[in-house]
Amino acid sequence: MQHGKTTEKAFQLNVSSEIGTLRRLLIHSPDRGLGKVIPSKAQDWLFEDIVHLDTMRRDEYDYYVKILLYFLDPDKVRGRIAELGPASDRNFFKPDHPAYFASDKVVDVQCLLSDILADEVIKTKLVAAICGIERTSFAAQQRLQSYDPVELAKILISGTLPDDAMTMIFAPVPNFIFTRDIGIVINDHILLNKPAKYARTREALLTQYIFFHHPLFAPYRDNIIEIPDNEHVFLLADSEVNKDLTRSTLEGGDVMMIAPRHLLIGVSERTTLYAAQQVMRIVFQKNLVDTVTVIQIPKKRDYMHIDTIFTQVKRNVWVLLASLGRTGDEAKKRDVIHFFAPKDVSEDLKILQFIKGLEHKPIEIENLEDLLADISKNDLGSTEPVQFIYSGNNEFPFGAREQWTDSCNLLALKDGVVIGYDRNDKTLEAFRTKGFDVLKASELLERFERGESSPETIENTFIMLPSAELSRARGGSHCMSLPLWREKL
Ligand SMILES: NC(=O)NCCC[C@H](N)C(=O)O
Repeated sequence: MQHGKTTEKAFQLNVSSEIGTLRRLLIHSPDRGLGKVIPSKAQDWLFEDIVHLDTMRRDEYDYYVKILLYFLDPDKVRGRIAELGPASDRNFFKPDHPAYFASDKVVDVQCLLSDILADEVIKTKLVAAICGIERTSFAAQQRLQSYDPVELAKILISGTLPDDAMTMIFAPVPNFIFTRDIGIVINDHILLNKPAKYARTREALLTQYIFFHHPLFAPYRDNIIEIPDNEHVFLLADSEVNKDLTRSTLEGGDVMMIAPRHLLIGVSERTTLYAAQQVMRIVFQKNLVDTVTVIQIPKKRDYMHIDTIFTQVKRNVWVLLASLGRTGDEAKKRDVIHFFAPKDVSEDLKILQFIKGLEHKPIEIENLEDLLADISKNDLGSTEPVQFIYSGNNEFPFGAREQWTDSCNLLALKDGVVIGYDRNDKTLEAFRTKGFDVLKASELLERFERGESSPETIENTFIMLPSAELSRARGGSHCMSLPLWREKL
């Protein structure tokens, strides 16, 4: 029997901002594959360290799930918070357990995967495709075919068999917890990812199968956007390939549906200029937006995607890394060495805005703050002054330190209510200074339980998620979410 089988009824798919009240999203709870990351492979697998899986789950990610459920599907958790604490058996949080919360608002990709694997044809095709990219033996492929859909979903994600030896049949995909990067909803369309890094290839394949085969997405099958590679590149020697201009790689952290008719695309370590151009062509052709703004950021591990350097908090409030903005790092500017040292041009951020029909006349925008202020005022109709909160309160060296641990990577649950990591003290201080309540996730859940606050009434709040283990994986709460439906602003 399948547990946590997601309802077969098709559901609404629509995202037209980063801050409209969140109604449905895709997540993936840390699976057993994360516990298999070893020091020598951590960097290849895009982790910064090995993680302690049980702590990551009980003390950190489970709080993320409880907060999401309280906001999106409260009947699942209201009145049960005390029994769902870190000391519980965690069955409520295990997608393959009969006691799983099985929400159709907070949806784990693992459940969707096990649903589609119940179809023998899909199962055979997907197992063969994965065994192809993972170069497994024919015998291993046959063996995989024999597992039931729920177990097979776990194996395909974690790479580990459920035998006594917990045999690894192929590498894990530990970054699958960062569902943001597998796809992005653009109004009622979904743009699929083309990962830049080999470690994330299997995620893209699993996602492709889920979106094309799961009945929930059946009404949107014609709305799935995939971007092709440039065919000429197949004929060029590697030495002749300028990857940025010819290769299509794109990860969801670089795409933000920032306003109903405005899409932001980052060009970064992970997303190429060529991919950005392809997406722009397609979204204009399909009339999904009127404006595409391309933001080129330094190709650096620290920044990875644009959502690691800024996210939106409220219609008129943004959090960002000052060293890539107009304000710059004040402390650094006062330092005499930095003042006279040659400028590092790679640190430059470039912004070009394209308007549908006038693509040949892009507008250059000088800095990030100008772009974000323009979005607040002109796209989102904010009448309040636009405010910027800087990583590390823009104090040297905390801006860079806290950006590294995702101070700028926040998920808005509604306009002005965000969830992010608890470890970025200076950034949190800056939030307090701007008038935000800064609360631990556990404390907020207790307040909800006591009826002192509610997801409907709460305003201007930063919800702190414990993050000692999660931050070693180098992604924050924005990365750990793929919004499928947000209310229109
Ligand atoms: N949108 C994001 O910035 N996602 C974070 C991805 C972290 C993951 N370890 C990676 O390097 O791909």
